[in-house]
Amino acid sequence: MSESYAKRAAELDAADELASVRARFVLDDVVYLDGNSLGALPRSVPGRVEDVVRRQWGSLRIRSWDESGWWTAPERIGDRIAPLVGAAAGQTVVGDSTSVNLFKALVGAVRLAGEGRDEILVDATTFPTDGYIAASAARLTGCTLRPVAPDEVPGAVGPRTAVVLLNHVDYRTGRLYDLPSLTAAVHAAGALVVWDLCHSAGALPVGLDEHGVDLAVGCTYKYLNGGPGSPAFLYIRRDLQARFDSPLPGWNSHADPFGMTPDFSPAPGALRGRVGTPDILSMLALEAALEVWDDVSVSAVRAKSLALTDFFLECVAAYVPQGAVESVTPSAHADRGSQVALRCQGADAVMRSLIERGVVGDFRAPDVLRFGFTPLYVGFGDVERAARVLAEVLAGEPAGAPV
Ligand SMILES: Cc1ncc(COP(=O)(O)O)c(C=O)c1O
Ligand SMILES: Nc1c(O)cccc1C(=O)C[C@H](N)C(=O)O
Repeated sequence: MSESYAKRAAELDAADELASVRARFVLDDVVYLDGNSLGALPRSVPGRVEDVVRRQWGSLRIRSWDESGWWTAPERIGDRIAPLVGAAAGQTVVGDSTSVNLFKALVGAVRLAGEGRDEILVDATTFPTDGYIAASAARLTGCTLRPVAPDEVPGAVGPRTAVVLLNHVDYRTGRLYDLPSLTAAVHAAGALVVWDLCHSAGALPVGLDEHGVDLAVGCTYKYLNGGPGSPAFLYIRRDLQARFDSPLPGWNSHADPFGMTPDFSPAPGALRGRVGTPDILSMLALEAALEVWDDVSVSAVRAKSLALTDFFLECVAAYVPQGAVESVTPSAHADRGSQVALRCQGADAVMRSLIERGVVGDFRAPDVLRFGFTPLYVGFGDVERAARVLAEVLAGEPAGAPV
């Protein structure tokens, strides 16, 4: 049976228009299905980091703030990410962690919402950091915090709601939420929406401008392959920028940073989303990593992502005995991100065995095996092998035995 799926995989790989992009990454024989946690290393990064450290820092030193474009890196790299999330230039800045940007966006949104709106709605199934930050933002702004399942947001959002914080793709199940309709529902109630794009940026079309999203944040170390701890991005819709009042106004958010004045006067545009000195080494590693996208469209990535996850589900259904795993990822394309999450007994130990056999996904408590598919470097042969090794592990077969 596995021969026919292996043959299909080879045909799909041969027809894959993104197949050559894999060579832009440093990879080995491992099937790497954890790019939804930490993207693989693009080949363009080590040489760039070497240049930034040795020449820009080592030789040019302080001159690099101007001559090497260090000072303007947050907005320049923000503009490089912007088209990947459907944003025109001038609305995205890079810097700080996702958590810090969530704080800026949420408190900024409450301030934008104004008088009489004293409630924050937060995705009840959210990635934990979003929930913690939302709770703190609520305490600081005197708002009440109400956790709501994303599907229930249209019925829950009301005249007191200031802002709704939603995850575009659920980190555990891989469920994709309908950003256009949820954004419209929040706007119909006169509230603002903040989207967390950690699991969608670089994996699927987002359409921030098209759908009138107010604010968005996302990390760059997953599908954007920026490296461990690479800085996050913050999107502030153009027409909100003049009124965006950051809760973290640092000297880098100031209209005249080198004026060194005691009074704060915010920089124009999205620049006011900056805070302090940018983390240049990480930021310029990210800039090099983004070169991978120079001739790659997000729509091609999305088409391949759906084909990969479809094929994985098909191979799992064929190889794994019925009932041994249960997919918690929606089967409808419209509801699926770029990962497949399978529930199974002893998932933690199963994942450890998979990793020992060269198939790297991750485990999320209490019982989920997570497999992330990064179309830039994952192929259909990888998918078939991952499903075959999963079946071996679940059958308790020794490593290397045929299915
Ligand atoms: C949805 C989501 N939000 C936020 C984060 C993390 O935020 P930070 O970059 O601050 O660690 C993650 C992953 O770590 C995530 O999956
Ligand atoms: N950011 C991470 C880290 O610093 C260490 C380990 C994992 C991560 C992650 O990104 C986890 C990830 N957001 C998740 O979806 O579970």
